[in-house]
Amino acid sequence: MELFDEGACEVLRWPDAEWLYWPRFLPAAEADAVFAQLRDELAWRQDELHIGGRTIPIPRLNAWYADVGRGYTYSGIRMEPLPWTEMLAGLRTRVETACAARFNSVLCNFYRDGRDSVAWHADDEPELGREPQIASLSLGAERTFELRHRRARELGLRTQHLHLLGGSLLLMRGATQRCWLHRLPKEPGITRGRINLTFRQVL
Ligand SMILES: O=C(O)CCC(=O)C(=O)O
Ligand SMILES: [Fe+2]
Repeated sequence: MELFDEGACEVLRWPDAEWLYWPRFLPAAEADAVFAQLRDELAWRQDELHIGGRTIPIPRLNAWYADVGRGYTYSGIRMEPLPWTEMLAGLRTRVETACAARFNSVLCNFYRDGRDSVAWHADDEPELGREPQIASLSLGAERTFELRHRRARELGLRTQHLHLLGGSLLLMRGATQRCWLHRLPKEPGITRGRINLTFRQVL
């Protein structure tokens, strides 16, 4: 018996990458309700970067939930995980089923409006393993997600733009984290918030 229908999946293949995208992983009404509940109940914190004696708040809020004993260091910030909420645990199960993968942690990002962002990076920390699968569930405002091959110029590859809908799921796998960078650029016209959950398996 199907407990839920996670909708159709598109497979996007590029050199050194495989991305699976479910535009309607959560039905629209459910995605809005999940957004509101996570916004209100997660333990959002404002992390800071320390660069050359200066303290800079990062342009988004974060929260980190994981199985017991799964600490994580992210851009030099040590995150001690919180125990799964009921809603996050339920979403994890559904994401695991769709992706046929296991995840023991989730990094939550809250972009309050289009002025919040995440800079070019790869999720390539050694504790994620050589070819991590990262499942990214988006809620709230639609935002543009960009991916750029590290050797884009040499390979003649353009930056790829994905328009991540509220309620969508994107799975990045294969060599993606080793060979590509990704970011969420600022989009100053956007006034709605967006929450993104990145499910990961910390080894
Ligand atoms: O918000 C997003 O879609 C991307 C977040 C991200 O790249 C990350 O948390 O590592
Ligand atoms: Fe990332």
